[in-house]
Amino acid sequence: MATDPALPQTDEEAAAELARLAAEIAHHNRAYHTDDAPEISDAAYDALVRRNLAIEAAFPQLAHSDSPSAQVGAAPATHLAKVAHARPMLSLDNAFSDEEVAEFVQRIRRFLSLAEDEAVALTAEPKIDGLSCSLRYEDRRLVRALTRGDGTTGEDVTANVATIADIPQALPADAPEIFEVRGEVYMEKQAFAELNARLLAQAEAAGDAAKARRFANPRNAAAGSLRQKDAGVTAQRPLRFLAHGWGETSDLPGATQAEIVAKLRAWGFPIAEAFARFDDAQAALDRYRAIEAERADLPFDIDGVVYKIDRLDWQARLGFVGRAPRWALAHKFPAERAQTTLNAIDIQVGRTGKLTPVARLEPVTVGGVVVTNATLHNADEIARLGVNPGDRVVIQRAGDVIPQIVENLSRDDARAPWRFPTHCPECGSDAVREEGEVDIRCSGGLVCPAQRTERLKHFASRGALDIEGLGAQQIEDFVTDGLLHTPADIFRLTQAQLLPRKKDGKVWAANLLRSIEAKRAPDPVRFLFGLGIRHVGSITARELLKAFGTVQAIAQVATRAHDDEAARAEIEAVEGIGPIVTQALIAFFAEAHNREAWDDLLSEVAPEPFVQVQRTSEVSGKTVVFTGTLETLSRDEAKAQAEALGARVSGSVSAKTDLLVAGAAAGSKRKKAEEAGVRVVDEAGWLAIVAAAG
Ligand SMILES: NC(=O)c1ccc[n+]([C@@H]2O[C@H](COP(=O)([O-])OP(=O)(O)OC[C@H]3O[C@@H](n4cnc5c(N)ncnc54)[C@H](O)[C@@H]3O)[C@@H](O)[C@H]2O)c1
Ligand SMILES: [Zn+2]
Repeated sequence: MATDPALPQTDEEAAAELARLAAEIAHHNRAYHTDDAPEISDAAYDALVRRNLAIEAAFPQLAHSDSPSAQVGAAPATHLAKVAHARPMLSLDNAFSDEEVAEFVQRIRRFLSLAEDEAVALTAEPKIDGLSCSLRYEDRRLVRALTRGDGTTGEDVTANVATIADIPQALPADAPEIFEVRGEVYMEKQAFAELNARLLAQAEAAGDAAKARRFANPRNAAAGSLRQKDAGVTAQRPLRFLAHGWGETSDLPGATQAEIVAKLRAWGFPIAEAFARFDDAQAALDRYRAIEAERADLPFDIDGVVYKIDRLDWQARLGFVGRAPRWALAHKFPAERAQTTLNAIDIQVGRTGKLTPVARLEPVTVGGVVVTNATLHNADEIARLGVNPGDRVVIQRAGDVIPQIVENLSRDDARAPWRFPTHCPECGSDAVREEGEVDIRCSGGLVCPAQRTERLKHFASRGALDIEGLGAQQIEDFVTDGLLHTPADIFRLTQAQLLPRKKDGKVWAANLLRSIEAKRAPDPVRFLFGLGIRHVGSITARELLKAFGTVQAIAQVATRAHDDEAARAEIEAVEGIGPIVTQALIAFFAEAHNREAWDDLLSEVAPEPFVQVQRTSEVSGKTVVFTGTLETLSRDEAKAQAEALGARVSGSVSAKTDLLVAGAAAGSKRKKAEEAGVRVVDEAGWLAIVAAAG
């Protein structure tokens, strides 16, 4: 955990921060309690509250009576009737460690001046993540149900509560005349997931999926469902109830917490199964660990364990301080960690072919958010944790980071380790791990659906085939609509496929097909680079072509190199190429899926043989202009010759022109060149320059 920032130094600083915190906490209280729509995680909220407490402890003179640390919940919502509580409904003090629990018991011992050998019995039970509700029975009939509200005034939810089957409408004859039962209204995790799915489906049916109201977690779903103006809506929400206490009573049918809870159970109220009474704090802490371990498997969310002093006469003497009773304590689970079951390990294939293992978890709420997946990063991480599906794991969620597995509680090194798949789950190609790398990658670059879009974009891009009009968005659309799977498909696009895609798309389709046709005999360097073979950039592609001449020759030698040391050595001998590039080439051509796509592609296109451009000539690096009619050369051929000699070819004469090649009937350009003092040669002169090049 990050260490807290330093406390303010001066009264002014402290007062300013307290004011800021009060406003911020009030805002989040409203969002959470009144609107059932929290904007930050519980952990982030709790951090604000703790910061407020720490500053108040350091500057006690600044603590106001209306400080957030003295308040419960938030003001009741306006759409429900407000009713005062007969007894205030309070919150609970929190503990986050065993030491804090021990301090709690010590404080009680001191307060009650207990002898050292006097035992302090405690009850322990899960702290259900719902909303508290007070049920008032008069003459053993349910007459009113109130939410906690701000602790003093609650919201009347009597009609809503009548729809909850867990809540008895009447008490048996042995119940006192007046009795307020207090407990949590909650929603089970499964029901919460179904409710959210239903709300989304309804919004979709109404054509407004974007505005679908969905709840952040089961607690908010329960609160939002109970606090409905129309109880008919509440009736459709599967709410449950667990009793854990009481408010005003005309009589108390027992002398301990455990006795009254037993009565509540006998009267028909659901009580948490894990509820129990313990003779000392150590035994209660053991129960805390047991409850924590089964947390993810409970049908409902809990965020801690509540301890209460069992003896009611002691509870009465201890009373209340601030917003919470002195005789009870909420021992919270670490806010950002939880235990759950690893159901499966799935492999996701990234857009560049990286295989990432993802942990599928039994859903568990951590810091107010339901977590169902965690990242496992890579094969090393799986080995480090020694995880297998079925294991109990501890997950951690910090801020907006993807949840992680931090510990494997079922670790057993005698077991066979989980085996990373040897093939890509998307396309079945070999999954390979390069030497010295942690990542495992799909080698089916040309065929893998996960990589398809990126590969095709790369193939058509500026630095590769440079197909005009076939941009990133175009490719995305074509892939989505199933027109493109592999690069060869680009050359099979038809007018019939393209025309319906655009209104008045005739010109567009014709232009696109023309620019595709223009690349049927691509430059071999661009072509090889465009295949997206790992580690084969355009410089490497050029070196390979310089050495082997054609892309077909490269494919042949790489294929042979799979089990021929001599062929491997031949590749490694190429300038600038080491074992990593060699291995990548071999893996690419060894993958049968790629071979198929390669053969298919070469049935559509015929890359040119490599032409060595770096011959030295007197025109290398110079700018050449051709004009007039050449007798023995086409203009294109002359241009290619110049480029092969490393010259730039320009269309017009300027101060930068070094040489003008003037054919028959040369006109104004020749004149201009002569005036500018540019060297001028005729066709024969040009051929002599070409012949002289080394
Ligand atoms: N994310 C946000 O913006 C935001 C804002 C406000 C509050 N919160 C969250 O709400 C909680 C604070 O609210 P709070 O003041 O109600 O405190 P609390 O919910 O932590 O504890 C008090 C409540 O626990 C309930 N409870 C559950 N099981 C119980 C049991 N077995 N025995 C007794 N009581 C039991 C009672 O209803 C009681 O009122 C924190 O978890 C906080 O993170 C979050
Ligand atoms: Zn794949």
